[in-house]
Amino acid sequence: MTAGYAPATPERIPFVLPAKPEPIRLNPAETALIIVDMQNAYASAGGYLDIAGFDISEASACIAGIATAAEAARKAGIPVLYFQNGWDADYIEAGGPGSPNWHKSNALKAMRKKPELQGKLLAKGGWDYALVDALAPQPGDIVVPKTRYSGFFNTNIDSMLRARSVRNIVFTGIATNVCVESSLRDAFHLEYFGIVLEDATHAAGPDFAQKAALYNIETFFGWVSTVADFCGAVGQSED
Ligand SMILES: C/C(=C/NC(N)=O)C(=O)O
Repeated sequence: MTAGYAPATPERIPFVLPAKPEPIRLNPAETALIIVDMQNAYASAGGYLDIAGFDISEASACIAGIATAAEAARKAGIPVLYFQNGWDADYIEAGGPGSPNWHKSNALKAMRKKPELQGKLLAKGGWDYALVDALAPQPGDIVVPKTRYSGFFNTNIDSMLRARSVRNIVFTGIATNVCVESSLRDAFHLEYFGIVLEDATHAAGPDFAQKAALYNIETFFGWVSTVADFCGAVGQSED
């Protein structure tokens, strides 16, 4: 008798992740870690957020937290995916005046205000668009480009995750209140369980923006945990 076809979800020991509002039990074989937009634009001095006047002083702590969480995930065989936000060098993908993105994107607004920045902010191929050196993707990691705040809009992320039997997504990255929250909300509506590691995120805006995003996530859309708790819990599942 032939073995026949069986969908491949490897047997793995689940782990319990301490989280707010309550701990959540995760099967590592059904979990992925997503690093949202850790590009020079969002995390480096001289990048878009910095130029646009947002405080990025916490970005280096966020980078360190993400590096630690990603290493623990890779060690546990949890896929690591990156979102990378931006547009072609001519900004066709950004949309013109018929797109709300053209009106709301602070990067596009900054370039309209200071034409010398044109072609520099979030343009594919440029320094601002590049992922920060400290979080360079490792072999096996997946990079998903995106053109709007949510990584689930007009990208292949859902297929990438479903092909790997992923049901739970651990989110990290910048900005908590924009692309992280937008992606986590869309993931929620696609029936993924979303968790954010608060100390591996940073908001664009005042401290209340970080607090509000975490409140929304913890209360309505998912769970909030920390890098140390993720690393400790994921260690429980290692064979
Ligand atoms: C403000 C902003 C946030 N992006 C993000 N990655 O959360 C933007 O892209 O303009």
